[in-house]
Amino acid sequence: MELNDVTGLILAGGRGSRMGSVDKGLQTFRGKPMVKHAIERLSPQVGSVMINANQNLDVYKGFGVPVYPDEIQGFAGPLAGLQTGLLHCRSPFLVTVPCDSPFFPLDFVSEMGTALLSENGDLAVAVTGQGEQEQPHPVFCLVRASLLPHLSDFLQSGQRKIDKWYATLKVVPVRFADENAFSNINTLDELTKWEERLAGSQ
Ligand SMILES: Nc1nc2c(ncn2[C@@H]2O[C@H](COP(=O)(O)OP(=O)(O)OP(=O)(O)O)[C@@H](O)[C@H]2O)c(=O)[nH]1
Repeated sequence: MELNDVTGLILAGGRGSRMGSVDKGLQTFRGKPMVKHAIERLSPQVGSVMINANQNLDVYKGFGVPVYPDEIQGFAGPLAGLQTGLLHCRSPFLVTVPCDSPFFPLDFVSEMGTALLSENGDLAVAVTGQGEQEQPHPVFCLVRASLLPHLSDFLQSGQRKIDKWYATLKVVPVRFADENAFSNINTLDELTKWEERLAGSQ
């Protein structure tokens, strides 16, 4: 899979209610907004990057990449963000990362792409852990852009659950060894803990 075959979508369209009054993607983590961490990690891995956000659009536009709000109003969940990304995607594949996970691997897209193509799947999803500890990370996915009509039909029927949509597809799980690679930061408390932990490890 070539770099230009993949568009990167940063999902920042949630309410972020657990983070409190500050928009989660705009919350400062280790000296810069969380969405900037995502842009910097994702940009070298894809042909172009865009942001999906539903609040503070002008602030998000200041990061220099296109910003698109959900087509479906009313915080319909991450699938609404994925649909928006697919509507604006001009490449055969779209990869998504959430705005609140600043540790995802620098070879994330290439690993996902290799697995998706070798298994000829519809969608690849990141997985960590083994056995009972196995954990999928559904908002870290690589999807064929041709799935847009299928997703729009699913949303049009009133369904919203990401797992239910995945159950209609040939999903390729892609295992990553680092258990923390897809850790996300939902609260100010978690943010402080990660900052302290990382400061202590340097
Ligand atoms: N476009 C879009 N993305 C969403 C929506 N809800 C959640 N997301 C995204 O999906 C990912 C996981 O979201 P969560 O952390 O579960 O939810 P959140 O709304 O961000 O935060 P909480 O309100 O604290 O649960 C994040 O990248 C969110 O930005 C939505 O309604 N629309």
